[in-house]
Amino acid sequence: MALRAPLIRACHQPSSTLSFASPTSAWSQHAPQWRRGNATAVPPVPPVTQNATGSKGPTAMVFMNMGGPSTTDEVGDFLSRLFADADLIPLGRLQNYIGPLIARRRTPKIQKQYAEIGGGSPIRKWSEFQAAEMCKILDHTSPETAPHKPYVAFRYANPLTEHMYEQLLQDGFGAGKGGRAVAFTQYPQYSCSTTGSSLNELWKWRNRLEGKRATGEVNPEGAIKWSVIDRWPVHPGLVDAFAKNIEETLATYPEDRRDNVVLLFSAHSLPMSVVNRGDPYPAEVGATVHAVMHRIGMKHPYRLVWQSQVGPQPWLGAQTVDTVESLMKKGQTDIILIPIAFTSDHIETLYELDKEIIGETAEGHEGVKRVESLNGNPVFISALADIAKAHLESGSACSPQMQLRCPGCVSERCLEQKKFFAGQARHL
Ligand SMILES: C=CC1=C(C)c2cc3[nH]c(cc4nc(cc5[nH]c(cc1n2)c(C)c5CCC(=O)O)C(CCC(=O)O)=C4C)c(C)c3C=C
Ligand code: FES
Ligand SMILES: [Fe+2]
Repeated sequence: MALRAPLIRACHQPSSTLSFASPTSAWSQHAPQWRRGNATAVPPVPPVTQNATGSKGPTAMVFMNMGGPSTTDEVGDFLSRLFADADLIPLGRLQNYIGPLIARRRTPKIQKQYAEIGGGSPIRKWSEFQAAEMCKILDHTSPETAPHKPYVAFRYANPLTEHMYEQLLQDGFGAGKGGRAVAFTQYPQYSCSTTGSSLNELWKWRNRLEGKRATGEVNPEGAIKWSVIDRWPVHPGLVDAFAKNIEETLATYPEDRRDNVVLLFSAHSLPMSVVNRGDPYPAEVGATVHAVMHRIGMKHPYRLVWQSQVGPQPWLGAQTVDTVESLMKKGQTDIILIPIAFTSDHIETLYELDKEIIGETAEGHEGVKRVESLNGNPVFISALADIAKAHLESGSACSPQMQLRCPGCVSERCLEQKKFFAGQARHL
């Protein structure tokens, strides 16, 4: 069956030239509502000249994510990097041998999937849009740290972490007194396989590219001062953005069916070995789900289920596709799928949920639907700006939670990375 959902929905779409609607209007329309309860007045936007340098500016805002291949030709390189990542898929001493083999074997299958969702992942376009829009809002709300300069650092696709770092240095960060950069994970819930891996990579390139300064041998004052926004699973703006999307989808059902719609929150699964190591992700995803349900009044039956497991080892369940099948067998065919652990569209939403589950498993059942991903949603982008502003004001280098390793962690990389980022507090 043909792909059901449009690949990029029209409403909050970035243009190819990155010329955007005024961030001021996005901010004043959407940002304050979840912080001000039901008040209707729009708070004044501080009258600052955009890009004026505040006493603590400029500030680099670095959006970290896994990335995805923008074209089918990039799938091979994307998978090679992914299977080379021992923080995601530990293959021991054979990593450099087995990793490329598995990547090569999977490439044709995954290329086909990307071809079917329009030829590539939209994540780069969305990440660049979200970062740029958030920085425009921050220039107004946090003039002291302005101007805020948007950067994107992907783990497995362009722009890679090392390219972002080179760009930072070219742009003058790391000169003079070093300057300030914030690593802002775009995974709302922390997993060592996602945010942890991106931070390990950032720490590695920091040591390589800032060389002797980074180790303190030469002018350590001149090194970039880093801090990390490492998780934001229950931020009220994030919760509100999800809740509004669910309410919009609920409104598409006839009134007499609406209360009985089952809400299925779907997140990328984890291998049980990672769960049992003590990874914080399952609990944090659960926290997001609970907060969203609370926000929409706990009026619907719901479950948190898990998708996209790869390979033969045991993964956290129940699986999304099995749950949809089981519900449909019991006669429940009004189901809303809510991707809850990723903020932009990607292969798991556009291929696995839209094509495989809604288009094939639930073919002919118009009551099985998916909520829109957050993508360019202004409520979401205002939430990002609010999270960043609170972080910049806090003076903390990372959350206290990030400093604690998983009970089962044996990774030297995690140990050193956490020591480094937590230690940055003394510079802020
Ligand atoms: C919160 C999101 C994600 C978690 C947690 C996560 C863990 C995780 N993933 C793998 C293995 C693979 N993931 C792959 C693709 C992929 N993963 C996520 C998100 C999370 N992964 C996304 C959004 C994507 C798709 C990217 C896009 O569409 O742009 C792949 C590659 C695809 C494939 O070969 O099937 C693999 C492999 C593991 C092992 C893991 C936890 C340890
Ligand atoms: S694996 Fe979680 S801290 Fe190292
Ligand atoms: Fe994954």
